[in-house]
Amino acid sequence: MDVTIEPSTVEGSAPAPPSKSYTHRAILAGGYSNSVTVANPLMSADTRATIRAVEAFGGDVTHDADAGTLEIEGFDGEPTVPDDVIDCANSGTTMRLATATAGLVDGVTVLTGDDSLRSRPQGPLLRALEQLAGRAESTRENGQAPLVVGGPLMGGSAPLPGDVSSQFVTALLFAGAATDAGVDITLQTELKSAPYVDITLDLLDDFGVSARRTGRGFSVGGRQRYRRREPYTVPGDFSSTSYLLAAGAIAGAEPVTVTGVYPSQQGDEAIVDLLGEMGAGIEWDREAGELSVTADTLSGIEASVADTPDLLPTLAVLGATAEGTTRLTDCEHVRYKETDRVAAMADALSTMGAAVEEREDELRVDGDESTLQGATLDGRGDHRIVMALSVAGLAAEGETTVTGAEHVNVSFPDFFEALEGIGTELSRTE
Ligand SMILES: O=C(O)C1=C[C@@H](OP(=O)(O)O)[C@@H](O)[C@H](O)C1
Ligand SMILES: C=C(OP(=O)(O)O)C(=O)O
Repeated sequence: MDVTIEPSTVEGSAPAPPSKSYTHRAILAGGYSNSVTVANPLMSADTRATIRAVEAFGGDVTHDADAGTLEIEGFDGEPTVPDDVIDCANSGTTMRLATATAGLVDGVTVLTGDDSLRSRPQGPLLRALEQLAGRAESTRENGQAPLVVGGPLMGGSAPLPGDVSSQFVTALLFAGAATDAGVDITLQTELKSAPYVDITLDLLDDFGVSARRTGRGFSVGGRQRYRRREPYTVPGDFSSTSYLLAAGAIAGAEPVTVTGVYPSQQGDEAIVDLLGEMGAGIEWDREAGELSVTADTLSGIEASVADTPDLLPTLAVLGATAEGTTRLTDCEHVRYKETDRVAAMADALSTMGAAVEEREDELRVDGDESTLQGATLDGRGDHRIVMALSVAGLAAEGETTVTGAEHVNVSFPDFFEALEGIGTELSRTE
């Protein structure tokens, strides 16, 4: 599907979709437990991949659409050999979490994914699993999926680089709790995307599993049981919220309010302060879960995306509409996502007429030299590129068409309905 965005003004309110990161983890923790209810789950292509993985390992997941819940009967810490290959589709989180889970199985699991996922790095996780006495191979011996993983893992100590993906840490903490010996992770390089491990620790705690930071990494004790009696409720998603806030900040005729956004461990809450720093009017009623943004003249900022890689596309678009230069630093790991998002944003914004400079670890956008013109842009099969460029289209002169727009189903299936709901004029072409 292609979506064509007309320059529009926006106003009104939209609910935040549920957090993708919390939903993945809640589904997996439900799988590791005996039985749990997850309320307000995100139902998207990526979280369905995690549901498939939990079912492949012997769990059972029922979606009650009327109640808005998932009823999960788990495999209670003892995953069984899957009947078939696990297809993780486009979801990095699913592949990393399922790979470590496969290490607990007394047998062999094969994992694969789509073209994008089969080009993303898995090598450090494979080496860590081997270190913990599992079998872990890339069929092409290039550190990428398809993967062949065998267990059962004993547990023990695993060195891990911190600058490729925090999901390796998350995966080892989840699985480590179900090993005999537990797992101690020693980080060899500084941890990027660190708040995502905070989300993991938060959720593990809510399922009765204790894991902790250590001086040089993280540690989880073995033989722990995942248990939760009351339903687990997923909070609203701040990465998804960032597109709605950016739309309000650059094209708001009146305030745009996002509802259902409460404080949690999501690092992407940083978008609130960053928008304020750029000069947008921003008010967050944390108790009511309501976050309002009012458009104003924006100024460029310097921001590290070390902790917040998923905000890079949103911030790049904001920078292209701001006065002065926006520097987005520490962004090398943003190149290992569904696509190389640093290059993708540099290319697309340049096509629209923005002055962009791409460096290995930094993206610079000179707003003073940028007048966005509508164009036809490749969404690169990447949900966040599609959503960010759609927001850029609001502020461009003339129409902007984004191709492959259906990929929003990965994290924010109702994105275009939300954008229309706040006043965006758009059309869809199949
Ligand atoms: O654990 C998670 O839920 C995620 C971690 C981050 O990835 P990396 O840790 O690979 O940077 C983030 O980009 C991704 O969207 C979701
Ligand atoms: C990178 C992302 O997710 P994942 O790593 O799970 O594919 C994302 O949602 O931006």
